[in-house]
Amino acid sequence: MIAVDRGRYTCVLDGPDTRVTAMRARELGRKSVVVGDRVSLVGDTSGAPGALARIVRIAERRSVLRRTADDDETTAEGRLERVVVANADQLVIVTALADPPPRTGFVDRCLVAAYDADIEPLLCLTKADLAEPAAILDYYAELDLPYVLVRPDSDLGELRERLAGRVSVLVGHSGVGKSTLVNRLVPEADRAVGTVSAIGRGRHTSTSAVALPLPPASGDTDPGWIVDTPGVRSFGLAHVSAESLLHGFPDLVEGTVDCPPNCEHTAGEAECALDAWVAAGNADPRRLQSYRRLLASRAGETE
Ligand SMILES: Nc1nc2c(ncn2[C@@H]2O[C@H](COP(=O)(O)OP(=O)(O)OP(=O)(O)O)[C@@H](O)[C@H]2O)c(=O)[nH]1
Ligand SMILES: [Zn+2]
Repeated sequence: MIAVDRGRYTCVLDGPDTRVTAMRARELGRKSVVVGDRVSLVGDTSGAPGALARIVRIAERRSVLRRTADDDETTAEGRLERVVVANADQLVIVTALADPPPRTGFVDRCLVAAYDADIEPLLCLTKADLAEPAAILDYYAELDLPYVLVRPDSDLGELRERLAGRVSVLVGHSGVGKSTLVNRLVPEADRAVGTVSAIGRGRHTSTSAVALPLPPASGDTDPGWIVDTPGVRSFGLAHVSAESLLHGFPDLVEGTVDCPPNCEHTAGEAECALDAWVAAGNADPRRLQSYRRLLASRAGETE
């Protein structure tokens, strides 16, 4: 399933590129169908105009990228855990090097979400014509975080290579150049660039994810798919346990071996070993700060 709009699901058949519109069959019960799901269809699967098939089964998911929708923390609804994309292989974190400047807090959140979903992260640094990547690369120096640089005139060969044969989810803040990048990768996608106003956003624009097939590459390598996520402006992590949160910070893991049992690693833990570990120069203090900020935001405190 590659897109959903008001209860109508667009599915692509295996083999020939046929697009079929479908609705949920009653037997699915309350199970939700999300972009990336592999589904079984019955009924009219011809793809002809007006034809409507039914989704009767969702295959077991290989990976599940989740977020807690924390756009409204005051209601139970707002803290609902939602599946963003099923069966993704890679999370492409799109960050501009300038205009707007990189927000490592956002990247750190994305990394936690990626490790939690067990999918690989890729840092995609846009606007490399405006600033150097040294500072942000230094911040992630301890992580084996793959990255690509993108500028308006750069050839996207390296990025396409990293996207080939897999399903990659693109996330990024407004203005980082994600739509520009999607349009360059998939010219026929025609995603709106820099036109969405702050007010119009959310209410009138589609906020659900959509999967786009990358254009055929030379040879018969599978070029892969990208999933654009216009509605994902943050990754609420309330559903991630404190232990899993640490997986987003592999550079800090070793520092916790000397912690007392059940240490929560928060700033309030007098005996947390992370402070000494960082003070001894084993990790970047900003990484510990970021980790603790995420711990605190999970606990419901504001960032
Ligand atoms: N200098 C420079 N500008 C860029 C680059 N990529 C995108 N831009 C500009 O940055 C602005 C924002 O680009 P968008 O593609 O709309 O950014 P977005 O991340 O999709 O943001 P929303 O549309 O708000 O979701 C536009 O004016 C682009 O022309 C780049 O590599 N270098
Ligand atoms: Zn600790």
